[in-house]
Amino acid sequence: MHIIDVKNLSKRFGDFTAVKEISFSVEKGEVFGFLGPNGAGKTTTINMLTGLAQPTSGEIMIASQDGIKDIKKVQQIIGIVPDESNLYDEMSGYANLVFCASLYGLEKATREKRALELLKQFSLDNTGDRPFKAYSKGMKRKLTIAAGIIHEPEILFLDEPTTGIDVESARQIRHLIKTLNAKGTTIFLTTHYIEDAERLCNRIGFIVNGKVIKVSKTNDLMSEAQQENIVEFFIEKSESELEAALLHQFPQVSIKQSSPDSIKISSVERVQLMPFMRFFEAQGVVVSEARILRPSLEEVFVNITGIEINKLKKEKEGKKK
Ligand SMILES: Nc1ncnc2c1ncn2[C@@H]1O[C@H](COP(=O)(O)OP(=O)(O)OP(=O)(O)O)[C@@H](O)[C@H]1O
Repeated sequence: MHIIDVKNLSKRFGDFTAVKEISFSVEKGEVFGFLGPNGAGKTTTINMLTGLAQPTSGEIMIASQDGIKDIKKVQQIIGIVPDESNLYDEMSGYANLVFCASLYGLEKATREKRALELLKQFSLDNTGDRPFKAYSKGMKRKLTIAAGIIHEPEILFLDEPTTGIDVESARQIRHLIKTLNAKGTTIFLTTHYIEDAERLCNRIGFIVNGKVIKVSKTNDLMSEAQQENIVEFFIEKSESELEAALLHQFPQVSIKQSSPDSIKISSVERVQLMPFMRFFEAQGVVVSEARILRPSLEEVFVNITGIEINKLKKEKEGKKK
């Protein structure tokens, strides 16, 4: 069942069209990732879906309600976590949460109970009385997520949830996203970290230059990336005679890469390890490790967008500083 349906959605800023007639849907209960390079239109799309920006044209349906005309009703069932926090610097973590809860009309006792629960869940219970401005980047991001779910939304929108924070906070946030999703919250997140998309998302939409160019299940993308089967054997010493003998015995494989102590082979068919182990044994070569290499979603991303992911990360991290 679709919980979000977007049809021909566009956003123009003056002469510039940031989002161009995009269409996609999000299934109830899934984690949907929106991936794309800088300036692709991810934030603009999230802003339109959450009522922070008015679409120029197109349709949005959220939980069977009109996401443009009835956005106020829709906002009661969605949570928003922007990439730059929208919380108050001078207020404490606890006071920020209680304040957000009041915006959603929660009763005083419920607000206070919920704020304390969330501080505990996000491991911020010892720092709840500190002003927000005294929080580290990771703590700020966690509190911003806590504020986004204070009213237990059906759908949570997260814009770059793990960008620019320390490794441990990013790990905790990924865990929180998984826990929330396991309890039934539909998650829509933007990221430029391919690892996050791979670990968290059931489906991924790719947006480039304001256009959604592909939407696929993460598993299907992974099998697409698996155009070849690669196995790496770590051996005592790789020599050209050994490689020639290997190619002679296994004409279906090619040598992808070799170094003094390893050989990486590639095959379009599935590779069985045992015949190779027997081959090396017969050659008197000890194999210390054999590793089947996983395909990388990064390769798919690069193929689809034509953009090197490392370049993206550098640009993004530079921008955040
Ligand atoms: N208020 C605005 N006025 C004019 N142009 C805008 C405005 N907001 C966004 N844009 C432009 O729209 C395009 C899409 O921006 P958007 O912030 O949605 O991209 P993004 O995919 O979220 O990028 P990033 O990963 O860098 O955050 C960019 O070219 C941006 O400069």
